[in-house]
Amino acid sequence: MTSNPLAPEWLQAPSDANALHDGIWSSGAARTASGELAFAGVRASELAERYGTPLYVVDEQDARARAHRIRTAFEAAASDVGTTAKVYYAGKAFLCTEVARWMSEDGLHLDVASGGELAVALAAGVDPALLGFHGNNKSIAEIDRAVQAGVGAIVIDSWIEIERIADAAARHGRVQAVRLRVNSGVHAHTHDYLATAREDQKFGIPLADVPSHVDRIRSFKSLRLLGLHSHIGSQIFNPSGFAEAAERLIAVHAELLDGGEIPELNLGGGFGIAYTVADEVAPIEEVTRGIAEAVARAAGARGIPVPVLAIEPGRSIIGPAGATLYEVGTIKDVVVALESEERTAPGSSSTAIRKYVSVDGGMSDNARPALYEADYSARIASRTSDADPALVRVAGKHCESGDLVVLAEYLPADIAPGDLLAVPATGAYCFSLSSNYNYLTRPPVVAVRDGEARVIVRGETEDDLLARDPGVNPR
Ligand SMILES: Cc1ncc(COP(=O)(O)O)c(C=O)c1O
Ligand SMILES: N[C@@H](CCCC[NH3+])C(=O)O
Repeated sequence: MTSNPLAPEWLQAPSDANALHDGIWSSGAARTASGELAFAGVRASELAERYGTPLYVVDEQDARARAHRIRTAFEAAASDVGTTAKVYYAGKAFLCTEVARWMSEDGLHLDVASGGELAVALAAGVDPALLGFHGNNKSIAEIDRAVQAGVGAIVIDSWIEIERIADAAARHGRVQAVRLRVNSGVHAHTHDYLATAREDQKFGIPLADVPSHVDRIRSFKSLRLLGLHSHIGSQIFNPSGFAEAAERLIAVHAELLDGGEIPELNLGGGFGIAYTVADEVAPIEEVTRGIAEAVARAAGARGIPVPVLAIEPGRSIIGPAGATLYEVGTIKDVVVALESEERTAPGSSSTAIRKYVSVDGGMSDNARPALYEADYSARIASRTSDADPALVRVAGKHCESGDLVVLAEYLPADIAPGDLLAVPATGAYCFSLSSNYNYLTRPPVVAVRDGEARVIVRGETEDDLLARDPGVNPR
């Protein structure tokens, strides 16, 4: 079987288009004896029958194990450089009370980025002292709620916010611990929209302006500076950016120590995961060790103590634990004219076929391909097949030509309407970026564990959508 010239370079026609590649699927995903895909022992067909499709499936043990692994790895790395560590789970990746509890039970802190995420964390019973509160435009009401709840750290992202938080803390008779988000200027190797430390973007305070902001923070009795914060971006594979950010932040941190203590340094999240065979992920132990050692080196060079270290991973904990199940609806072979450089050999065909496989969800349950041209992979979940692999593009059902779920994948050529299709690594930034575009209802999220499935976020119904329309529901 030769590769289709429309396939991206990294995607070769596989010898077995049913195989589950290591590292892309959750640890509990496996084919049953009959060839069907099962998640933590729950068959795809059973999940689809009970809950419908599309369906988000989260492997609980996998998510818990990743949280545990990152926390223990970072703690060990910190201990080896003579300090301690805090790991915040970044709730923006995917949050509900159940997931908040999984993280808390393993001893992780939790990072929230809006009043809504804060409400979920508090409803889950997470100790407010373990919460970090982010956002470049927190409302005064959100700040007030966070301070009143006793949130452990608020991350300041602008000059204006300093006084707002100080006032809220004074009103509630508290001393609020704060971090200052710094734009380190480190250009992370990732999609432009996922890089958060380039100069021309909205997050953080430029390095040169950090001293004036810290002076201002220190001028308020109701604020306590916990430390500097940096988050260079998301889905990053090259760890050198974290080390560079650590070096730049420690340089400022060291200067600021003259004016008072700064106990911590938070280097954010952003660790990349594998969505396709092209993504090579370094073991998290290596990445966290690299971060701790970079901080220790920079601190050592300046003769200052290594601060308490914090990180905020989201995707690397929950992303690989999730998958989305869809049902295939329609299929279309589209003849595509090839550019001359796409032709494989002189005299070869000037066209190629791309099979469009449309499923019953799309950009409303996974906006990432439309937002970032993010690559995903897929497998037929309801069966295996011996048919030759064919290049497919998995499309959604929305009124947008950019509504794509998987840009390119080889699947058995006999893929047919009614097949269940599973897309792995959808645990992060899929549910949390979901929408009701075209008035599709948001799918439920089910957690699977030890052969059992249970709903951890209810799916929406059309009644939920209509309930918001005063023409239908005047109240
Ligand atoms: C401030 C901050 N911390 C943590 C994260 C989590 O990033 P990731 O899910 O890539 O680990 C993000 C998202 O990019 C973020 O903006
Ligand atoms: N939403 C982005 C990452 C999060 C950015 C948050 N700072 C993604 O899906 O990859």
